Amino acid sequence: MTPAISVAGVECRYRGHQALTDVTFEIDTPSITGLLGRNGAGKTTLLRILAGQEFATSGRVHVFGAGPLENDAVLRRMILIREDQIYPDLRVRHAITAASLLYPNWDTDLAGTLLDLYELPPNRPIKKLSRGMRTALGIVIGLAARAEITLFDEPYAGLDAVARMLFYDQLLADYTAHPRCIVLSTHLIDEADELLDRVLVLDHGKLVLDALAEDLRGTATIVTGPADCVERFVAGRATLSRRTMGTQTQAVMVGRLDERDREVADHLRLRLERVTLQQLAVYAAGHDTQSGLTPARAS
Ligand SMILES: Nc1ncnc2c1ncn2[C@@H]1O[C@H](COP(=O)(O)OP(=O)(O)OP(=O)(O)O)[C@@H](O)[C@H]1O
Repeated sequence: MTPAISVAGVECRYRGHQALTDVTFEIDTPSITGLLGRNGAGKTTLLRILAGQEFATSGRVHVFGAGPLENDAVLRRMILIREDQIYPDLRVRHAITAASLLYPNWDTDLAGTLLDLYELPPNRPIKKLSRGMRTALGIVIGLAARAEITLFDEPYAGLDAVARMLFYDQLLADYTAHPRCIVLSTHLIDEADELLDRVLVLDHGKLVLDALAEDLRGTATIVTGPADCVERFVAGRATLSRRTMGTQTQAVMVGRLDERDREVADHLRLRLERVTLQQLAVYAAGHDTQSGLTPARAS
């Protein structure tokens, strides 16, 4: 089957600055993929290239088996919602009508429900919306378009915690009813953790982690306790970091724990805590070569 997104050896250079280097991955529908990475890692650049809004300097980008650049047949099947989305001088309802004409899977009922949920006044000019309301309008359009490939580039600007939770709930509910290929670039990894099937981490333009979220959860553990006991426990295993505070040491250890490990930890009076996806992404960005953390590519 042709993958929804196929990226091979993609590079993007801006006047001497290398924004993406040899990025290769594929995404099959349906899935919710988290695109993670620090500021300037290349997330927006990659999403813009996928959406046909930016040229790759080299490499191959296929969306539904074809190049997205100026390809209407492909572009109608995908939507990119950006944090800094710019709208023409329109009222809310005009933007909704324009989007409904553009996207073949548009769900008018969902758009209406979301407009009510986010309390967006249909007659208000978009330029008079608050920052959070403008963001919410992007979310309404991004979800109601129900595009086969839906790309959200940090769609959170100005959204309060309640509105963000609403977004996660609506995204998951609509995805469950209408599975499709969703890519969500985010810094708020822990908030989105439960949503994600797949994780891509960019660091300085390189893809340093490409894995199924399920495989990552539980693959690293924070071990805390007396320094000598921690050292005994982690001996011979890969560790990502170690910190000592007084008599206590905290080590981040890679690898799954079995029942026997837990008994030993208990015996040594060590505290074991799961490393969150957010922490793993940070470690992956800083330790891509030496940690042994970078798992095989998800397929
Ligand atoms: N049009 C451009 N001209 C020159 N450099 C650019 C351009 N667009 C992006 N860059 C550079 O490419 C790099 C990647 O930028 P990009 O916006 O893709 O990062 P990002 O991961 O989305 O960052 P953030 O999380 O801060 O939004 C940055 O160093 C940025 O300054």
